[in-house]
Amino acid sequence: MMKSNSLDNAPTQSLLSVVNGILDESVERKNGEIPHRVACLLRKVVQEIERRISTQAEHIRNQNNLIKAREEKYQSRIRVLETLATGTSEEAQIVTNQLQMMKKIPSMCNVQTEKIKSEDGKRNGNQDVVRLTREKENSDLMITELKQQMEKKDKSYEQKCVQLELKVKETKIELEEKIKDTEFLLEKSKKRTKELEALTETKAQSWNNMEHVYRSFINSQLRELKALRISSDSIKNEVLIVQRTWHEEFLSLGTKLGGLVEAAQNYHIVLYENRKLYNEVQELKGNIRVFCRIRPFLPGQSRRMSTIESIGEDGELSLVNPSKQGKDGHRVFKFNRVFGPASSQEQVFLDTQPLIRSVLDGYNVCIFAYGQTGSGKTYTMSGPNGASKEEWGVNYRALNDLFLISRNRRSTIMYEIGVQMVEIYNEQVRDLLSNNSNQKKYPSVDLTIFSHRILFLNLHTLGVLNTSQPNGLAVPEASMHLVNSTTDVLDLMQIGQKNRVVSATALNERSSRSHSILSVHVRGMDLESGSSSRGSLHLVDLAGSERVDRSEVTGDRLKEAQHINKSLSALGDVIFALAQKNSHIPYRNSKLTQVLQSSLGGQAKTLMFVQLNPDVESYSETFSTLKFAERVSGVELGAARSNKEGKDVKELMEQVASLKDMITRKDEEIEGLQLLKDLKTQSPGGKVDKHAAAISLMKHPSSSSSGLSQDGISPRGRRPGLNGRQTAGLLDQGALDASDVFSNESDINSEVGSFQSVEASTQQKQTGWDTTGQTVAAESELLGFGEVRYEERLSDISDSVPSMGTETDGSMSSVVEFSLFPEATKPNDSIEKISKGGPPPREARAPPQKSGLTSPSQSRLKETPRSPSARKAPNVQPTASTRLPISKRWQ
Ligand SMILES: Nc1ncnc2c1ncn2[C@@H]1O[C@H](COP(=O)(O)OP(=O)(O)OP(=O)(O)O)[C@@H](O)[C@H]1O
Repeated sequence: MMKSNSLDNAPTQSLLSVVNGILDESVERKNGEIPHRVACLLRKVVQEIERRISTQAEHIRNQNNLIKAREEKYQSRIRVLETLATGTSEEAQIVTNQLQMMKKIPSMCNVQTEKIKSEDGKRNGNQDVVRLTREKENSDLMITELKQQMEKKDKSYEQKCVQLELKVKETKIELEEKIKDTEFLLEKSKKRTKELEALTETKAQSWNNMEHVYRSFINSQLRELKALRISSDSIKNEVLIVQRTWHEEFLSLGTKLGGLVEAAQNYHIVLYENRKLYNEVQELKGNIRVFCRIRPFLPGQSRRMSTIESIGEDGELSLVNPSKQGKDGHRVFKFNRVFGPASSQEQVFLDTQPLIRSVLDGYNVCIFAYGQTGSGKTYTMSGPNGASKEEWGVNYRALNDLFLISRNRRSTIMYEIGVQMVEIYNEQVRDLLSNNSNQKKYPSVDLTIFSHRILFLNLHTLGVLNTSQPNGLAVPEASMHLVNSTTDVLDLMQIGQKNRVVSATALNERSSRSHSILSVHVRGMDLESGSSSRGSLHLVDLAGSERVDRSEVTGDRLKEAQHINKSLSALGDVIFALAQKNSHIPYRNSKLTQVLQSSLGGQAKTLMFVQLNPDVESYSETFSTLKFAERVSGVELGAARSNKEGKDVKELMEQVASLKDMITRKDEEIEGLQLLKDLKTQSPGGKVDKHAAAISLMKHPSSSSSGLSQDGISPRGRRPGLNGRQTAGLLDQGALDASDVFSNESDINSEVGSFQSVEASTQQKQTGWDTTGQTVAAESELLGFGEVRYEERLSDISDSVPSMGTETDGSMSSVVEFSLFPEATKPNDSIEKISKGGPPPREARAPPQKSGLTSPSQSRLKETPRSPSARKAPNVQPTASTRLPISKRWQ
C-alpha cells in the first residue's frame, strides 16, 4: 500500500504510471473489477494529482500577479521618466522664454550687468539643457531598454504561460479521462462490493441459521450424552460385576488349562519322540538325507518374483510356476530340512553337525551340494571368497569341529586326521593338493612306496578304485595331508581352490566347471580298550547341474558341460538304481559315481544339499533340481555301519592273517607239487618246464582244480552238491564284478602291484578266462567264492569281520586295516613316523613271485585262502598286517 507521504514525494510522471499500471492490470484481468484497496489508492493518486494541478495553477497565478506588478512598476517608472522628460522640456522652454525676454528688455537696467548676468544665465541654461538633454537621452535609452526588456519578459512569460496552460489543459484532459475511467471502475467495484456484501450477508445469514441448527443439535446431543453417561455408568457397573464373575471363571479355566498344557507338553514330547523315532527309522533305513537351501537374491539382482511360495517347518517347500495359474502352478516337495534365504551358515551347519561328528565314531559320511550354477553350492560347502569365520562353509566348520572334538577326547581316544582334495574335470580325476612345496609344508604319507603311482601324480590324472577301500580311499593316489589345526585346513583348501578349474560362462563368472571332492579321513584309537575306528567324510561341491544350452557355450566349454551333464546323469542313474534296489548299480558310468560309490551304496551316511536359485527365470532348473532331490530322498542305503574294531577282533584277525599266510604257503607248495606231478606224467621226457607249467595252468586250470577237488574236501570253498556249471555262472558274475574294480585301462595300470587280487581278476578278464564254463568254474574254486554271488561274498567278508566298514569293503585292505595302530601303546611314535614318512619295510610291498609262476592268476593262487574264514575275504593280501608301516595305513 502506497502511503500518502510517498505520494507527496513521488514525481507526477511516476504517479501517472502507477495509475496506468493499475488500470492496465484491471484491464488485463478483464473482469473490470477493481478491488477496494486499489480504488482507495487510485483515489489518493487522483487527489494528489489534483492537488498538484491546483498548486501549479496557484503558482502560475502568483507569477502572473508578479509579472503584472513588475509591469506596473515599469509603467510607473516610464511615466516618471516621461514626466521628467516633460519637465525638462518645460524648463528648456522656460529658459528659452527667459532668454527671449532678456533679449527684449536690455535697457531697463544696467545693461552691462544684466547682459553679463544673462550671458552667465544663458551659459548655465545651455549647460543645464545639454545636461538635461543628455539625461533625457539617457532616460530615453533606459526606457527603450527597459521597454525592450519588458517586452522580452512579457513575451517569455506569455510563452511560458501558454505552454503551462497547454500542459495544464492536456493534463486536465488526461486526468479527466483517467478520473472518468477510475470513477467508472470505482463505480464497478462499488457495485461488486455491494454484491459481495449482499452475498456475504446471505451467507452469514445461512451460517447463522446453520449455527443455530448445530447448536440445537449439539444441545440435543449433549442431552443424549448425559443420558448415555448415566446408562454407561450403569453398564460399567454391570461390566464390573460380569468381570468379577469372568475372573472367577478364568481362574477355574486356568486350572483346567494347566491340565491341558501338561497334556500339550506331553503331546510335544510324544511328537519329539515320534520325530526321533522317525529319524531313527530313517537312520536304520539309511535314507539319503536331503537338505534344501534357497539362495537369497543377490545385491545386484533387482528384486523379482520368487518361485518359492512358502517354506514349512517340517521340511515342506511349495514351488510356484509363474507361467501357470491355480492349482497346476503349485507343487509341494518334502525334504528332511529346508533352509530359507535368511538361514545363516551356522544354522545350516548346526543341522549337519551330528552327521559330521559321527565320522569320529567310525562312520563314512558323504555330503554333496547339487544345483545349477550360481545357486550357492560353493557358498554352502566352502563359503564366499575370502570368507570370514561367520561365513565359513560346511567344509571349514566340519574340520574345525572335528579338531575340537578330537582335542576334547584326546585323553581317551587318539585321532589322526588326513585330508585329500581332488577334482573331477572332463572325466579325469586330478589331485588338487599335489603341489610339491605344499607337501613339504604338511606332513603327508610317504608316496615313495607307490613310486609307480607318482608317475600318475605327475600326469595329474588319477585312477579310481571302483570298489572303494575300507580305509575310505577311493582315490588312493591322491596325496594325503595330515592336518592338526583349522589353519592347516584353510591353507590347504586355499591351494586346492586355486588349483580348481574355473572358467567364465554366461551364467556365473566364477563358475566351477568341475566336481571338487574334499575327503577327510579320520583314524581313532581308544587308548584304554585298544579298539580302533576309522571314518571318512567326503565333502563334494558338484559342478553346475544346468542343461548345456543354458550355458550358451561352445568348443571346450561345451565339452566340459557335456562331461558335467554326463556325470550328473550317471549320478541320477545310480540313485535311480539304488531306489529301485536293482542288483546292478551302474557306478562305472562316471568317475563321480565311482568316487562316491562307498557313500552312495556303501551303508554310509549321505546328505545332499539341494541348492536353489529363487529367480523366476530359473524355474525350470529349480523344478528339475527338486524332482531329482525328491528321488534322492527316497533312496535307502541301509543302516550305516561304524568302522570300529575291537582289540580282540584285531588280534584274532592278525592270527587269521598269519594263518592264512601259512596256509597259502602250504597251498603253494601242494599246488606246485601237484603241478609238477601232472607235468611229469604228461611230459614224455619227464622234464619239468616251470614256465610251461604256468602256461598250462593258465590254459587248463580245470586240471589243477579237479586234482585239488579229488580229495573230497572243499579247501577252496566249494560246497558239496554244486557242480562246475553252476559255479561257472556264478563266477561269471564274480569275474564281471571283479572287472568293475578298475574302470579303465589307465586305472588298471595304475594299480599294478598294489592290489594284486584285483589285478588278478582284471587279468582274468583280459586273458579270456571267463569264456569257458569249465575254466571259470575251476577258477571260481581257486578264488574260493564260486558258490556265492559276488555281493554275498562281500557281505560275508563284512560279516566275518565285525564293523569292517562299507558293503564293498572286501578287498585286501580289510586285513591291513586290522592293524591300524600296531604300536598302539605308543601312539606318539606312530604320529612321528607318519610325519616323517619314512620308507616302508620290504614286507609292505607286493610279495615277490616265487616258484617262477609269473601269471597274475598264479599270484592270485598264492593269495587264495584255504580256511573257511579266509574264504570270506578272497581279496586278502597275504601280507602280515602287523608288519605294515603306519604310513601304509592310509593306503
Ligand atoms: N546363502 C547365501 N547367502 C548369500 N549369498 C549367497 C548364498 N548362496 C550363494 N550366495 C552367493 O551367490 C553367488 C553364487 O554362489 P556360488 O558361487 O556358491 O554358486 P555355485 O552353485 O557354487 O556356482 P558354481 O556352479 O558356478 O560353482 C555367490 O556370489 C555367493 O556369494
